[in-house]
Amino acid sequence: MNPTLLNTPIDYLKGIGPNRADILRKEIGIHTYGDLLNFYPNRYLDKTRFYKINQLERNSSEVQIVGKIVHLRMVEQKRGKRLVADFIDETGKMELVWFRGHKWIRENLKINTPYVIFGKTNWYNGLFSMPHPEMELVEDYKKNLRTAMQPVYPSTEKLAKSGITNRVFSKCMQQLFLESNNAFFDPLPGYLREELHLLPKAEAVFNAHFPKSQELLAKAQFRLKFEELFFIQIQLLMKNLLRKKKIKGFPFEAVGNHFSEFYENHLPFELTGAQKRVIKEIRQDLGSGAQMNRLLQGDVGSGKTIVALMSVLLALDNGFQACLMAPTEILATQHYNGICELVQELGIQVRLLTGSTKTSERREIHEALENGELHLLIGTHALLEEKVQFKNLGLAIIDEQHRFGVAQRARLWKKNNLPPHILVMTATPIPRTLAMSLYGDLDVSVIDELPPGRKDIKTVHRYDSNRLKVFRFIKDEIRKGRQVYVVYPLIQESEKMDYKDLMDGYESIAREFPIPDYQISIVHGQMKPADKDYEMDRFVRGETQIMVATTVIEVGVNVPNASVMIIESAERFGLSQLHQLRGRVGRGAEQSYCILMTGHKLSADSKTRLETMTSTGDGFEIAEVDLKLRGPGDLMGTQQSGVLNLKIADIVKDNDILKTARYYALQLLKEDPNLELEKNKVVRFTYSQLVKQKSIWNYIS
Ligand SMILES: Nc1ncnc2c1ncn2[C@@H]1O[C@H](COP(=O)(O)OP(=O)(O)OP(=O)(O)O)[C@@H](O)[C@H]1O
Repeated sequence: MNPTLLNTPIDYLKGIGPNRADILRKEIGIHTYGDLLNFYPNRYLDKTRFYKINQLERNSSEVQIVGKIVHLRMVEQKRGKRLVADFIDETGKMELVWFRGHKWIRENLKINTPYVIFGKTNWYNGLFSMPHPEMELVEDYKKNLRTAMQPVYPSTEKLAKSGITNRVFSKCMQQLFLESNNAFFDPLPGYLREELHLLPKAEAVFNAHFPKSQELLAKAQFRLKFEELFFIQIQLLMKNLLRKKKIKGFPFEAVGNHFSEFYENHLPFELTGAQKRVIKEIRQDLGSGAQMNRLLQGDVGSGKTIVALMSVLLALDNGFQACLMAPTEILATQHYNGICELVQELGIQVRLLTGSTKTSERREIHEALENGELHLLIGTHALLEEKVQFKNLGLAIIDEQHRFGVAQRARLWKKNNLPPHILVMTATPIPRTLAMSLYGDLDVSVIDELPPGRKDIKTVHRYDSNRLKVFRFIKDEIRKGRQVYVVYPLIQESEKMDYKDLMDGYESIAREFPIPDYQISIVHGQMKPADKDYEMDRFVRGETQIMVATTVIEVGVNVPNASVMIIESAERFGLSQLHQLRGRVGRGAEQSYCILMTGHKLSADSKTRLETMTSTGDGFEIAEVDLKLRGPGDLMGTQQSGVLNLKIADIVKDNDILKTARYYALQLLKEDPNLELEKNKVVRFTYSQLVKQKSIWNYIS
């Protein structure tokens, strides 16, 4: 289909009209013909095969059978009436059942006449039955033309209520094919199509909607998925090339006093090999003259903070300011305290800016920032406010990236005329495949080594019925001088109930661990920031032994003396969250423990999550399982689920196609980095269209 037709608003399509168009736009983001064409079925009814009654299996999906009705009767039960037909073929008998529409069916059904029936079967009272079957007389069936496999489009309640049924979708698609006259613009270069034996675009699109056979469907899907992933890779790689070429950054050439002084005299420990390597990578970036855009991945507790600090020192040595942004007030405060302690003898001005910073202090900070007296500003989202203006921001560090949106990242860039160097730190390991697709434009550094002396965190799963034993264990640990976290889930939708669970839990812990022998802190989202800080502080200083909390402590909290993490209702947490929580212990030299508490009723997914947690401590391995269980959308948080906005490919399932696509995209750009050669002109055209549409571009810059 040519680009103009593809861009035609959906309102113009026969059978749609303004009301339906409105719903399509709002409900599933279909604005144009092209969008609709890219709306693919999520399954197909396979009507290529006919079953005999004796071939039916208890959990088969929809089946198609030829046979006839020999008897029709009404059955009355407490739950209501149903119409039942005995249906036979030469191999056996089954029942057809209707719960509604009896009159019409009785008047129209023909007894002892061959029918083709289609539907899902149930096993009921020793017989197979098919409720509300699709039926067609065999003589009509022979007359009508049909595609063997029928598309089933994803639906929502609103679509169904507005009459945009599967049949409507199918009809609209047919109409689209009619209007396009099967003339489709093919953006893939000919040599790729040949090398990979890809179907031509028109044939692929048609077969993805109306497959003529299973084989053609597979080929069509391969081709379309490949194309989709190929262009995403082209975009990411081009963006990377462009950035390296064009986006100038402040060159940090000097390694000056602050860095050397700190390295030689104030490092509190020997850096691990991985930390040294990563600092070197960052130094190279900062000195290159191009803007750094680096993702620093390191499993929980791997020591990212010191790397961040040393990067800050490089900025300072070159006469620039730096900022560090954390997702929560607790974390920002913790970074602030930790960093102040580390740099206290270096004469560096560091301030903290959060939502609860008083106005007068704010004013002071703004001033000191603008006149350059302030070297490092640590804080939360508050750093993004208009009023926060730097004299010369050279480096922005963002901790725990996926708590921040795209727009927020971009706002940091705008605080200078040249963009500052950006270092994004995350403790949620991102599986390689996903990192490749989401952050193809970021350089990635990985701290893949834990500081020496760390012991594996012993992780066990215990049922609620064993709580008393768990309490005894906690007492033993506290007796040894350790501290304990008890964490409760917090899920937005049921905040009230969660709050009640937390309070009930707190009370039972308070009964079991009474004052004055024990002191307990409690932290949850409904507390005032000052109260939270106070409670947190008591725990950090070791005045309380038990911290009862919701997931507010999930990221970054660093209390090395805490050695036990109890996670209540552990089945309600996602894997990466469990791993993050577990990472709050095992940060000192002591043996640490993580106890996952649950009831006896567990879903298959919950069991997998618990088993994964008890069997491995490797964040990357856990992230892979998580990705498989939840899909990339959930893993990255809703904000990013739409990032790639994939129409047909699935990053998890189509991993192999992704690799192939990346390989060919790389090959192409190696040979022709600007896509200038004649044979790559179409790729260039499509690429620039995509950039115009700002699909992934939007997110990255
Ligand atoms: N090379 C090292 N040797 C010994 N201890 C270290 C080393 N690097 C960091 N640490 C200590 O390990 C602990 C964890 O470090 P840090 O808080 O930087 O981890 P992190 O990577 O930020 O983890 P998280 O994402 O969980 O917050 C801190 O107590 C820190 O002082």
